[in-house]
Formats: sequence, structure tokens, C-alpha cells
Amino acid sequence: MGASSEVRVDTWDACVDFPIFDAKTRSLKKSVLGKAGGVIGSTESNVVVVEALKNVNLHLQHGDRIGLVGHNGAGKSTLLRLLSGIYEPTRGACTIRGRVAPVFDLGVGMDPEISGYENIIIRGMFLGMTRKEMLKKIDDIAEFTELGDYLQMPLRTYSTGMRVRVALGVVTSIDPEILILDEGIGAVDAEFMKKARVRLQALVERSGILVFASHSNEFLAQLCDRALWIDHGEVRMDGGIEEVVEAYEGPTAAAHVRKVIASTQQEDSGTTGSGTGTGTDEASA
Ligand SMILES: Nc1ncnc2c1ncn2[C@@H]1O[C@H](COP(=O)(O)OP(=O)(O)OP(=O)(O)O)[C@@H](O)[C@H]1O
Repeated sequence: MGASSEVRVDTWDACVDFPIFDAKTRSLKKSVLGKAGGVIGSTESNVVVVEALKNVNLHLQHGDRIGLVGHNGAGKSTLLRLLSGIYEPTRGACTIRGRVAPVFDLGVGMDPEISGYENIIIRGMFLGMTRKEMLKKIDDIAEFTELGDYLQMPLRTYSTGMRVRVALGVVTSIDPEILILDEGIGAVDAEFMKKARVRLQALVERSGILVFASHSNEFLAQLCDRALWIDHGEVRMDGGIEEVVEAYEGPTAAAHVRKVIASTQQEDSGTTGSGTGTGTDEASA
């Protein structure tokens, strides 16, 4: 653990452009900026580019738990990929120090033809664990999924929620230094999510840095303590979850966040059942 204080992610004026070679500039209306999506521009040689991220300056260190909010196409997933080292900045710089576990699509790295058990091992290895480490964890993961004998069946026989259970079991058992989570964890039933949340919180505590993009304020409030509002590829606001959600979505959403934070803190301190509206509303769209 000695190296954990050195876990860092930094970006300096980082930009990510996607050139779109088969789009014609003249067929695009000039400078019509919709609410959703990145800024569409063009290079000197008239190639259309989507400016997915523009001049992002972030300095993340051990203990940071950052939530990303923003409209569809604002640049959240692109930023997660940049912070994971999957994308290089087109301009500017990005440096990552630490072992990254990128969890974008919970299904990535899973094979439909092999069993749930085998998928657990493979998925863990995909996230940087060794086979031996995964074998030690497998009983615990199997118990967590509550899938019983199904774990011996090929993954293709599972429902979406069952697959998410397997994926969440693996993800919450690993020990990354930098955890990059994209949403997609909403497909399980409320009861299971409650159980998963406890493990996710523990994981976040073990991880050096968490960056989590989600459209669910519920999850953001439970897992993060700081938020970035990404808007048309730029960081529009950086602050506490409640403050950022208020600016992005308004006072009702912020009030909900406040309630979730309060009840999560109450659960964490073990003071159960003082009559407050029975915990959080687990289900969120
Ligand atoms: N591979 C790609 N090729 C071209 N354009 C892309 C690519 N990936 C993303 N974009 C564009 O970059 C912009 C940012 O997309 P991104 O997926 O980062 O948004 P997001 O905030 O994660 O959106 P959502 O909430 O809908 O998942 C969008 O305008 C999108 O069209």
C-alpha cells in the first residue's frame, strides 16, 4: 500500500477530437449547438471533427471520488476513457499513475459460451487480477451473486440482470488503485442493488481514486463526494455533489441528493432505524 499516496491522474488542457471522415462539412448546418452531443467542427483540410473534450484540467489524487454529470454526448464516457489511458489526448496532456480498472460495460470481457464460474475468473483477469487471486475470491463472489447452480451454466442462458450480478460480483472483489466506473449497473433488482452498494462502497474505500459517470443522482450521492458537470466537452462546474446537481438539475434534485447523503451517512454510522423514511429509494432510472 506504500505507493498509494502516489496514485494520481492529471490532465493539462486535454482535448479529444474524433475525426469523422465520412461526414460532409457542407451538409452540416453551421454552428447549431444542440443540448446533447459534443461540438462539431472541422479541420483546415475540411474534415469534420467532434470535439468530445476541450481543455480539461483535472488533478486527481488518492481519496478522490468524483462523479460526472452531464447531458447525453457531453463527453463523460470520453473523459473516462481518457483517464483510463484508453484514449490519448489529441492536444494537451494526460498522465496516469496507478493501476487502473476501467469498468465501462459490465459485459465486456465476458464469454457467452462458458460458465458463470469461468467468466468470473476471466473477467477478473481482464481487470488485472491473476488467476490464482481470482480462485481465492470465487466462493465469496459466487455467494454474493446468489446464482447457485446457474454458475455452472453457460452465460448465454442468463438474463441481463443475472449477468450484471456476475459482473458486479467480480468488479467489487478486485483491488484497483484507480477505479473508473461507467453506469450500466442499474439493471439489477432493487434488493440486489442494496447489497451491491455496500460492496461498491467498500471497493471505493480501498481504491485510491474513483471516477464514476452516471445519470443516477442516487448512485452518485452514495459513492462520490465531488462532482464535475461536463457540458459540450468542457468542465462547466466542479464542486460538491449537491451543489453541482443543483446547478445542473435544480433544487428538487439537489434536495433528493441531500436526503440520500444523509441516509447513507446514517447507515454508515450504524444508527439504523431512527424512523427516517426507511433508507433510500433504491430504484432509479
Ligand atoms: N468513437 C467516436 N467517434 C465519433 N464520435 C464520438 C465517438 N465517441 C464519442 N463521440 C462523440 O463525442 C461526444 C461525447 O460522447 P460521450 O460518449 O463521451 O458522451 P457521454 O457524456 O458519455 O454521453 P451519454 O450520457 O449519452 O453516455 C458525442 O458528441 C459523441 O457523438
